[in-house]
Amino acid sequence: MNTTPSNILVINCGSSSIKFAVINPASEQALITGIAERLGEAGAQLVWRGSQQKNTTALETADHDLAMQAILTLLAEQQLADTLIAIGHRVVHGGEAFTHSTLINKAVKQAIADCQSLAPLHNPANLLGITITEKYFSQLPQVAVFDTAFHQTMPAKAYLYAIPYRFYKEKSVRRYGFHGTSYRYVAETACQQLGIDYQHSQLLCAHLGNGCSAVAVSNGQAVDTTMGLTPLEGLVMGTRSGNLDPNLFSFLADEYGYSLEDTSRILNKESGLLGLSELSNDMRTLEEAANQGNQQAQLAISVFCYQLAKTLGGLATALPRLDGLVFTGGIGENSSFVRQQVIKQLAILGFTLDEQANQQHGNKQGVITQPGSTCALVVKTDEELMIARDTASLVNQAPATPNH
Ligand SMILES: Nc1ncnc2c1ncn2[C@@H]1O[C@H](COP(=O)(O)OP(=O)(O)O)[C@@H](O)[C@H]1O
Ligand SMILES: CC(=O)OP(=O)(O)O
Ligand SMILES: [Mg+2]
Repeated sequence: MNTTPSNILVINCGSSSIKFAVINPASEQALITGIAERLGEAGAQLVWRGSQQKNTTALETADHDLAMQAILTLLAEQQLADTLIAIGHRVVHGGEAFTHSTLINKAVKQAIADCQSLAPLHNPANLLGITITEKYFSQLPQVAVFDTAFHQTMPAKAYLYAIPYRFYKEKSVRRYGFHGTSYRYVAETACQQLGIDYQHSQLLCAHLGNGCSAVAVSNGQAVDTTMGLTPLEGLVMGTRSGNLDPNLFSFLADEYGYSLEDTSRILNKESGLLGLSELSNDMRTLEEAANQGNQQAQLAISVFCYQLAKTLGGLATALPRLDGLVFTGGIGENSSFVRQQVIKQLAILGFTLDEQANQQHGNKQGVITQPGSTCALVVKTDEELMIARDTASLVNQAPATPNH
Protein backbone atom coordinates (compact mmCIF):
# COMPACT_ATOMS: atom_id res chain seq x y z
CA MET A 1 0.00 0.00 0.00
CA ASN A 2 1.14 3.56 -0.79
CA THR A 3 1.88 5.14 2.61
CA THR A 4 2.38 8.75 1.48
CA PRO A 5 -0.57 10.66 2.93
CA SER A 6 -2.74 11.66 -0.03
CA ASN A 7 -6.36 10.75 0.68
CA ILE A 8 -9.42 12.87 1.49
CA LEU A 9 -11.99 11.95 4.14
CA VAL A 10 -15.42 13.10 2.97
CA ILE A 11 -18.11 13.65 5.60
CA ASN A 12 -21.83 14.21 5.00
CA CYS A 13 -23.21 14.64 8.48
CA GLY A 14 -27.02 14.46 8.76
CA SER A 15 -29.33 14.78 11.73
CA SER A 16 -29.28 11.02 12.46
CA SER A 17 -26.41 9.75 10.32
CA ILE A 18 -22.81 10.36 9.30
CA LYS A 19 -22.01 9.28 5.73
CA PHE A 20 -18.29 9.03 5.03
CA ALA A 21 -15.83 8.05 2.31
CA VAL A 22 -12.07 8.01 1.93
CA ILE A 23 -11.21 8.99 -1.63
CA ASN A 24 -7.88 9.14 -3.39
CA PRO A 25 -8.09 12.35 -5.44
CA ALA A 26 -5.47 11.21 -7.95
CA SER A 27 -7.18 7.95 -8.91
CA GLU A 28 -10.64 9.25 -7.89
CA GLN A 29 -11.24 5.84 -6.30
CA ALA A 30 -13.12 5.44 -3.01
CA LEU A 31 -11.05 3.25 -0.68
CA ILE A 32 -13.87 2.93 1.83
CA THR A 33 -17.45 4.21 2.00
CA GLY A 34 -19.89 3.93 4.86
CA ILE A 35 -22.63 5.30 7.02
CA ALA A 36 -23.14 5.48 10.76
CA GLU A 37 -26.93 5.56 10.97
CA ARG A 38 -29.85 5.75 13.39
CA LEU A 39 -27.63 7.79 15.70
CA GLY A 40 -29.15 8.54 19.06
CA GLU A 41 -31.59 5.60 18.77
CA ALA A 42 -31.40 1.99 19.88
CA GLY A 43 -30.02 0.05 16.91
CA ALA A 44 -27.46 2.61 15.79
CA GLN A 45 -25.03 0.90 13.44
CA LEU A 46 -21.97 1.41 11.27
CA VAL A 47 -22.29 -0.02 7.77
CA TRP A 48 -19.25 0.17 5.52
CA ARG A 49 -17.69 -1.30 2.43
CA GLY A 50 -13.98 -1.43 1.57
CA SER A 51 -12.65 -3.39 -1.37
CA GLN A 52 -14.75 -6.38 -0.33
CA GLN A 53 -18.24 -7.08 0.94
CA LYS A 54 -20.52 -4.96 3.12
CA ASN A 55 -19.82 -4.99 6.87
CA THR A 56 -22.10 -3.99 9.72
CA THR A 57 -21.08 -3.16 13.30
CA ALA A 58 -23.61 -2.40 16.05
CA LEU A 59 -23.08 0.96 17.76
CA GLU A 60 -25.71 0.46 20.51
CA THR A 61 -27.15 3.94 21.11
CA ALA A 62 -24.18 5.96 19.86
CA ASP A 63 -24.52 9.70 19.31
CA HIS A 64 -22.57 11.62 16.63
CA ASP A 65 -19.49 11.89 18.83
CA LEU A 66 -19.30 8.16 19.58
CA ALA A 67 -20.05 7.36 15.94
CA MET A 68 -17.13 9.52 14.85
CA GLN A 69 -14.87 7.68 17.29
CA ALA A 70 -16.05 4.40 15.75
CA ILE A 71 -15.34 5.70 12.24
CA LEU A 72 -11.88 6.81 13.35
CA THR A 73 -11.18 3.37 14.85
CA LEU A 74 -12.36 1.74 11.63
CA LEU A 75 -10.11 3.98 9.53
CA ALA A 76 -7.17 3.10 11.78
CA GLU A 77 -7.94 -0.63 11.50
CA GLN A 78 -8.14 -0.32 7.74
CA GLN A 79 -4.77 1.52 7.78
CA LEU A 80 -6.39 4.63 6.28
CA ALA A 81 -6.26 7.08 9.21
CA ASP A 82 -2.61 7.97 8.55
CA THR A 83 -3.16 8.40 4.81
CA LEU A 84 -5.45 11.42 5.15
CA ILE A 85 -4.39 14.92 4.06
CA ALA A 86 -7.68 16.74 4.59
CA ILE A 87 -11.38 16.46 5.35
CA GLY A 88 -14.17 17.72 3.09
CA HIS A 89 -17.65 18.37 4.48
CA ARG A 90 -20.99 18.70 2.73
CA VAL A 91 -22.63 21.88 4.04
CA VAL A 92 -26.17 22.43 2.81
CA HIS A 93 -26.73 26.19 3.30
CA GLY A 94 -24.02 28.78 2.71
CA GLY A 95 -26.33 31.76 2.16
CA GLU A 96 -24.93 34.45 -0.13
CA ALA A 97 -21.56 34.29 1.60
CA PHE A 98 -20.16 31.36 -0.41
CA THR A 99 -20.01 31.05 -4.18
CA HIS A 100 -17.34 28.32 -4.00
CA SER A 101 -16.00 25.72 -1.61
CA THR A 102 -13.74 27.10 1.10
CA LEU A 103 -11.20 26.16 3.76
CA ILE A 104 -12.90 26.13 7.15
CA ASN A 105 -11.84 28.63 9.80
CA LYS A 106 -13.64 30.38 12.66
CA ALA A 107 -15.35 32.93 10.38
CA VAL A 108 -16.60 30.17 8.04
CA LYS A 109 -18.02 28.22 10.97
CA GLN A 110 -19.79 31.36 12.17
CA ALA A 111 -21.24 31.95 8.68
CA ILE A 112 -22.51 28.34 8.60
CA ALA A 113 -24.03 28.81 12.06
CA ASP A 114 -25.72 32.01 10.83
CA CYS A 115 -27.54 29.94 8.17
CA GLN A 116 -28.86 27.31 10.62
CA SER A 117 -32.42 28.61 10.68
CA LEU A 118 -32.54 28.47 6.85
CA ALA A 119 -31.77 24.74 6.67
CA PRO A 120 -32.97 23.39 10.01
CA LEU A 121 -32.89 19.74 8.88
CA HIS A 122 -29.32 20.02 7.59
CA ASN A 123 -27.01 22.85 8.74
CA PRO A 124 -26.98 22.10 12.49
CA ALA A 125 -25.86 18.54 11.72
CA ASN A 126 -23.29 19.71 9.15
CA LEU A 127 -21.77 22.05 11.74
CA LEU A 128 -21.76 19.32 14.36
CA GLY A 129 -19.85 17.12 11.88
CA ILE A 130 -17.22 19.84 11.46
CA THR A 131 -16.85 20.40 15.21
CA ILE A 132 -16.47 16.70 15.93
CA THR A 133 -13.98 16.01 13.14
CA GLU A 134 -11.89 18.99 14.30
CA LYS A 135 -11.66 17.27 17.67
CA TYR A 136 -10.50 13.95 16.26
CA PHE A 137 -8.44 15.22 13.29
CA SER A 138 -7.13 18.50 14.75
CA GLN A 139 -4.00 18.42 12.56
CA LEU A 140 -5.89 18.22 9.25
CA PRO A 141 -7.28 21.10 7.18
CA GLN A 142 -11.05 20.99 6.65
CA VAL A 143 -13.05 22.23 3.69
CA ALA A 144 -16.74 23.13 3.38
CA VAL A 145 -18.50 22.32 0.10
CA PHE A 146 -21.88 24.06 -0.12
CA ASP A 147 -25.08 22.83 -1.78
CA THR A 148 -26.02 26.47 -2.41
CA ALA A 149 -22.75 27.65 -4.05
CA PHE A 150 -23.50 26.40 -7.60
CA HIS A 151 -26.76 28.36 -7.70
CA GLN A 152 -25.17 31.72 -6.89
CA THR A 153 -24.98 32.47 -10.64
CA MET A 154 -28.79 32.76 -10.87
CA PRO A 155 -30.02 36.17 -12.06
CA ALA A 156 -32.13 38.34 -9.74
CA LYS A 157 -35.29 37.67 -11.79
CA ALA A 158 -34.92 33.99 -10.87
CA TYR A 159 -33.91 34.30 -7.23
CA LEU A 160 -36.09 37.16 -5.97
CA TYR A 161 -39.46 36.56 -4.36
CA ALA A 162 -42.17 39.12 -5.14
CA ILE A 163 -42.38 40.34 -1.55
CA PRO A 164 -41.28 43.74 -0.15
CA TYR A 165 -37.72 44.26 -1.34
CA ARG A 166 -36.54 45.27 2.11
CA PHE A 167 -36.63 41.59 3.19
CA TYR A 168 -33.97 40.86 0.60
CA LYS A 169 -31.93 43.97 1.48
CA GLU A 170 -32.16 43.48 5.24
CA LYS A 171 -32.19 39.70 5.66
CA SER A 172 -31.15 38.23 2.28
CA VAL A 173 -34.55 36.58 1.85
CA ARG A 174 -34.33 34.99 -1.62
CA ARG A 175 -34.29 31.70 -3.48
CA TYR A 176 -30.95 29.92 -2.90
CA GLY A 177 -31.23 26.43 -4.40
CA PHE A 178 -29.62 23.23 -3.10
CA HIS A 179 -28.05 19.95 -4.35
CA GLY A 180 -25.53 22.14 -6.21
CA THR A 181 -22.64 19.73 -5.64
CA SER A 182 -24.64 16.94 -7.26
CA TYR A 183 -25.62 19.23 -10.17
CA ARG A 184 -22.01 20.23 -10.88
CA TYR A 185 -21.12 16.55 -11.14
CA VAL A 186 -24.07 15.28 -13.20
CA ALA A 187 -24.18 18.25 -15.60
CA GLU A 188 -20.50 17.84 -16.49
CA THR A 189 -20.77 14.06 -16.68
CA ALA A 190 -23.86 14.26 -18.90
CA CYS A 191 -21.98 16.51 -21.33
CA GLN A 192 -19.05 14.08 -21.44
CA GLN A 193 -21.46 11.23 -22.17
CA LEU A 194 -23.30 13.17 -24.87
CA GLY A 195 -20.06 14.46 -26.39
CA ILE A 196 -21.06 18.11 -26.01
CA ASP A 197 -19.14 21.07 -24.58
CA TYR A 198 -20.24 21.82 -20.98
CA GLN A 199 -19.50 25.53 -21.42
CA HIS A 200 -21.96 25.67 -24.35
CA SER A 201 -24.60 23.25 -23.08
CA GLN A 202 -28.26 23.79 -22.14
CA LEU A 203 -29.47 21.27 -19.57
CA LEU A 204 -32.22 20.50 -17.10
CA CYS A 205 -31.20 18.29 -14.17
CA ALA A 206 -33.51 16.67 -11.61
CA HIS A 207 -31.95 15.43 -8.35
CA LEU A 208 -34.56 13.08 -6.89
CA GLY A 209 -33.49 11.61 -3.54
CA ASN A 210 -35.15 12.13 -0.17
CA GLY A 211 -34.93 15.82 -0.96
CA CYS A 212 -35.87 16.57 -4.58
CA SER A 213 -35.04 19.58 -6.73
CA ALA A 214 -34.37 20.58 -10.33
CA VAL A 215 -32.15 23.15 -12.02
CA ALA A 216 -31.72 24.80 -15.41
CA VAL A 217 -28.03 25.00 -16.37
CA SER A 218 -27.06 27.29 -19.24
CA ASN A 219 -23.46 27.32 -20.53
CA GLY A 220 -22.31 25.61 -17.31
CA GLN A 221 -24.07 28.08 -14.99
CA ALA A 222 -27.21 27.62 -12.91
CA VAL A 223 -29.88 30.04 -14.17
CA ASP A 224 -32.95 28.89 -12.22
CA THR A 225 -33.85 26.24 -9.65
CA THR A 226 -36.78 24.94 -7.64
CA MET A 227 -35.64 24.97 -4.00
CA GLY A 228 -35.86 28.31 -2.25
CA LEU A 229 -34.87 30.15 0.90
CA THR A 230 -34.94 26.69 2.47
CA PRO A 231 -35.00 23.17 0.99
CA LEU A 232 -38.82 23.05 1.39
CA GLU A 233 -39.81 24.90 -1.79
CA GLY A 234 -40.39 23.31 -5.17
CA LEU A 235 -40.97 19.64 -5.96
CA VAL A 236 -42.88 17.04 -3.95
CA MET A 237 -40.29 15.16 -1.80
CA GLY A 238 -40.15 12.21 0.58
CA THR A 239 -41.51 14.09 3.60
CA ARG A 240 -41.55 17.70 2.31
CA SER A 241 -44.56 19.26 0.60
CA GLY A 242 -42.79 21.41 -1.97
CA ASN A 243 -44.83 24.34 -3.34
CA LEU A 244 -48.13 25.28 -1.77
CA ASP A 245 -50.18 28.32 -0.84
CA PRO A 246 -48.43 30.08 2.10
CA ASN A 247 -51.89 30.99 3.46
CA LEU A 248 -52.02 27.38 4.62
CA PHE A 249 -50.21 28.57 7.77
CA SER A 250 -53.11 30.82 8.80
CA PHE A 251 -55.74 28.33 7.60
CA LEU A 252 -54.34 25.52 9.78
CA ALA A 253 -53.95 27.96 12.69
CA ASP A 254 -57.64 28.95 12.44
CA GLU A 255 -59.01 25.45 11.80
CA TYR A 256 -56.73 23.33 14.01
CA GLY A 257 -55.06 25.83 16.33
CA TYR A 258 -51.65 24.88 14.90
CA SER A 259 -48.65 27.07 15.77
CA LEU A 260 -46.06 28.12 13.17
CA GLU A 261 -43.85 25.37 14.54
CA ASP A 262 -46.60 22.73 14.14
CA THR A 263 -47.27 23.59 10.50
CA SER A 264 -43.59 23.90 9.71
CA ARG A 265 -43.00 20.40 11.13
CA ILE A 266 -45.93 19.02 9.12
CA LEU A 267 -44.65 20.55 5.88
CA ASN A 268 -41.05 19.44 6.41
CA LYS A 269 -41.44 16.04 8.02
CA GLU A 270 -44.97 14.72 7.54
CA SER A 271 -45.88 15.77 4.01
CA GLY A 272 -44.75 14.88 0.48
CA LEU A 273 -44.93 11.20 -0.50
CA LEU A 274 -45.37 10.21 3.16
CA GLY A 275 -48.22 12.63 3.78
CA LEU A 276 -50.15 11.76 0.62
CA SER A 277 -49.68 7.99 0.82
CA GLU A 278 -50.02 7.73 4.62
CA LEU A 279 -47.64 4.82 4.12
CA SER A 280 -44.01 5.75 3.43
CA ASN A 281 -41.60 8.44 2.27
CA ASP A 282 -39.68 5.79 0.33
CA MET A 283 -40.41 5.55 -3.41
CA ARG A 284 -39.45 1.85 -3.53
CA THR A 285 -42.02 0.97 -0.86
CA LEU A 286 -44.66 3.09 -2.62
CA GLU A 287 -44.02 1.48 -6.01
CA GLU A 288 -44.41 -1.98 -4.47
CA ALA A 289 -47.64 -0.94 -2.73
CA ALA A 290 -48.95 0.75 -5.90
CA ASN A 291 -48.28 -2.44 -7.88
CA GLN A 292 -50.36 -4.34 -5.33
CA GLY A 293 -53.27 -1.94 -5.85
CA ASN A 294 -52.77 0.56 -3.01
CA GLN A 295 -54.61 3.60 -4.40
CA GLN A 296 -53.11 6.18 -2.07
CA ALA A 297 -49.61 5.02 -3.03
CA GLN A 298 -50.62 5.35 -6.70
CA LEU A 299 -51.96 8.84 -6.01
CA ALA A 300 -48.81 9.96 -4.20
CA ILE A 301 -46.61 8.78 -7.09
CA SER A 302 -48.83 10.44 -9.69
CA VAL A 303 -48.75 13.79 -7.83
CA PHE A 304 -44.95 13.46 -7.53
CA CYS A 305 -44.51 12.77 -11.27
CA TYR A 306 -47.01 15.33 -12.54
CA GLN A 307 -45.64 18.17 -10.40
CA LEU A 308 -42.11 17.26 -11.43
CA ALA A 309 -42.96 17.29 -15.16
CA LYS A 310 -44.88 20.56 -14.82
CA THR A 311 -41.95 22.19 -13.02
CA LEU A 312 -39.41 20.95 -15.57
CA GLY A 313 -41.59 22.42 -18.32
CA GLY A 314 -41.45 25.77 -16.49
CA LEU A 315 -37.67 25.58 -15.95
CA ALA A 316 -37.13 24.89 -19.66
CA THR A 317 -38.25 28.47 -20.36
CA ALA A 318 -34.97 29.62 -18.74
CA LEU A 319 -33.00 27.99 -21.59
CA PRO A 320 -32.61 28.96 -25.27
CA ARG A 321 -32.76 25.26 -26.29
CA LEU A 322 -32.62 21.92 -24.51
CA ASP A 323 -29.65 19.57 -25.04
CA GLY A 324 -30.61 17.12 -22.32
CA LEU A 325 -32.71 16.31 -19.25
CA VAL A 326 -30.67 14.52 -16.60
CA PHE A 327 -32.23 12.25 -13.96
CA THR A 328 -30.17 11.58 -10.83
CA GLY A 329 -30.46 10.77 -7.07
CA GLY A 330 -31.90 7.54 -5.65
CA ILE A 331 -35.26 7.91 -7.45
CA GLY A 332 -33.88 9.46 -10.64
CA GLU A 333 -31.26 6.72 -11.02
CA ASN A 334 -33.44 3.76 -10.09
CA SER A 335 -37.10 4.38 -10.77
CA SER A 336 -37.83 3.62 -14.42
CA PHE A 337 -41.54 4.17 -13.62
CA VAL A 338 -41.03 7.76 -12.42
CA ARG A 339 -38.84 8.55 -15.46
CA GLN A 340 -41.43 7.04 -17.81
CA GLN A 341 -44.28 9.08 -16.33
CA VAL A 342 -42.29 12.31 -16.40
CA ILE A 343 -41.05 11.86 -19.98
CA LYS A 344 -44.56 11.03 -21.19
CA GLN A 345 -45.97 14.13 -19.49
CA LEU A 346 -43.26 16.24 -21.18
CA ALA A 347 -44.14 15.21 -24.77
CA ILE A 348 -44.70 18.89 -25.57
CA LEU A 349 -40.93 19.45 -25.21
CA GLY A 350 -40.24 16.82 -27.88
CA PHE A 351 -39.43 13.83 -25.67
CA THR A 352 -40.13 10.27 -26.87
CA LEU A 353 -39.15 7.57 -24.40
CA ASP A 354 -37.15 4.50 -25.43
CA GLU A 355 -39.03 2.06 -23.17
CA GLN A 356 -36.39 -0.63 -23.39
CA ALA A 357 -33.47 1.70 -22.67
CA ASN A 358 -35.42 3.19 -19.75
CA GLN A 359 -35.92 -0.27 -18.24
CA GLN A 360 -32.30 -1.28 -18.89
CA HIS A 361 -30.95 1.85 -17.26
CA GLY A 362 -32.65 0.86 -14.05
CA ASN A 363 -29.43 1.37 -12.16
CA LYS A 364 -26.99 2.52 -14.82
CA GLN A 365 -26.08 5.56 -16.85
CA GLY A 366 -27.30 6.31 -20.31
CA VAL A 367 -29.76 7.86 -22.73
CA ILE A 368 -33.39 6.75 -22.30
CA THR A 369 -35.02 8.54 -25.24
CA GLN A 370 -35.37 7.52 -28.90
CA PRO A 371 -33.19 8.88 -31.70
CA GLY A 372 -34.67 12.19 -32.88
CA SER A 373 -36.23 12.86 -29.46
CA THR A 374 -35.10 15.64 -27.14
CA CYS A 375 -32.50 13.79 -25.08
CA ALA A 376 -33.11 12.48 -21.55
CA LEU A 377 -30.50 10.49 -19.70
CA VAL A 378 -29.65 8.93 -16.34
CA VAL A 379 -26.43 9.92 -14.57
CA LYS A 380 -25.41 8.40 -11.24
CA THR A 381 -24.46 11.29 -8.99
CA ASP A 382 -21.26 11.36 -6.93
CA GLU A 383 -21.35 14.22 -4.44
CA GLU A 384 -18.54 12.63 -2.43
CA LEU A 385 -16.18 12.69 -5.41
CA MET A 386 -16.94 16.38 -6.04
CA ILE A 387 -16.25 17.15 -2.37
CA ALA A 388 -12.95 15.23 -2.56
CA ARG A 389 -11.95 17.09 -5.75
CA ASP A 390 -12.71 20.52 -4.24
CA THR A 391 -10.98 19.62 -0.99
CA ALA A 392 -7.83 18.37 -2.71
CA SER A 393 -7.62 21.44 -4.89
CA LEU A 394 -8.07 23.89 -1.98
CA VAL A 395 -5.59 22.06 0.24
CA ASN A 396 -2.99 21.95 -2.52
CA GLN A 397 -3.19 25.75 -2.81
CA ALA A 398 -3.29 26.38 0.95
CA PRO A 399 -0.71 26.85 3.73
CA ALA A 400 0.00 23.62 5.64
CA THR A 401 -1.47 24.61 9.03
CA PRO A 402 -5.22 24.70 9.54
CA ASN A 403 -6.72 27.83 11.08
CA HIS A 404 -9.52 26.63 13.37
N1 LIG B 1 -34.97 0.75 -7.16
C1 LIG B 1 -35.59 1.85 -6.75
N2 LIG B 1 -36.81 2.17 -7.22
C2 LIG B 1 -37.47 3.27 -6.80
N3 LIG B 1 -36.96 4.14 -5.90
C3 LIG B 1 -35.74 3.88 -5.40
C4 LIG B 1 -35.01 2.73 -5.77
N4 LIG B 1 -33.82 2.76 -5.10
C5 LIG B 1 -33.83 3.87 -4.31
N5 LIG B 1 -34.99 4.54 -4.49
C6 LIG B 1 -35.47 5.75 -3.79
O1 LIG B 1 -34.48 6.77 -3.69
C7 LIG B 1 -34.81 7.60 -2.56
C8 LIG B 1 -33.54 7.86 -1.75
O2 LIG B 1 -32.63 8.53 -2.57
P1 LIG B 1 -31.14 8.91 -2.09
O3 LIG B 1 -30.55 9.74 -3.17
O4 LIG B 1 -30.44 7.67 -1.69
O5 LIG B 1 -31.49 9.74 -0.80
P2 LIG B 1 -30.68 10.83 0.04
O6 LIG B 1 -31.28 12.15 -0.36
O7 LIG B 1 -30.94 10.47 1.46
O8 LIG B 1 -29.22 10.72 -0.38
C9 LIG B 1 -35.87 6.84 -1.76
O9 LIG B 1 -37.16 7.38 -2.02
C10 LIG B 1 -35.76 5.43 -2.34
O10 LIG B 1 -36.96 4.72 -2.25
C1 LIG C 1 -30.93 19.99 0.48
C2 LIG C 1 -31.55 18.65 0.60
O1 LIG C 1 -32.75 18.50 0.45
O2 LIG C 1 -30.71 17.63 0.83
P1 LIG C 1 -31.12 16.09 1.00
O3 LIG C 1 -31.65 15.66 -0.33
O4 LIG C 1 -29.83 15.42 1.36
O5 LIG C 1 -32.15 16.03 2.09
MG1 LIG D 1 -28.55 12.57 -1.26
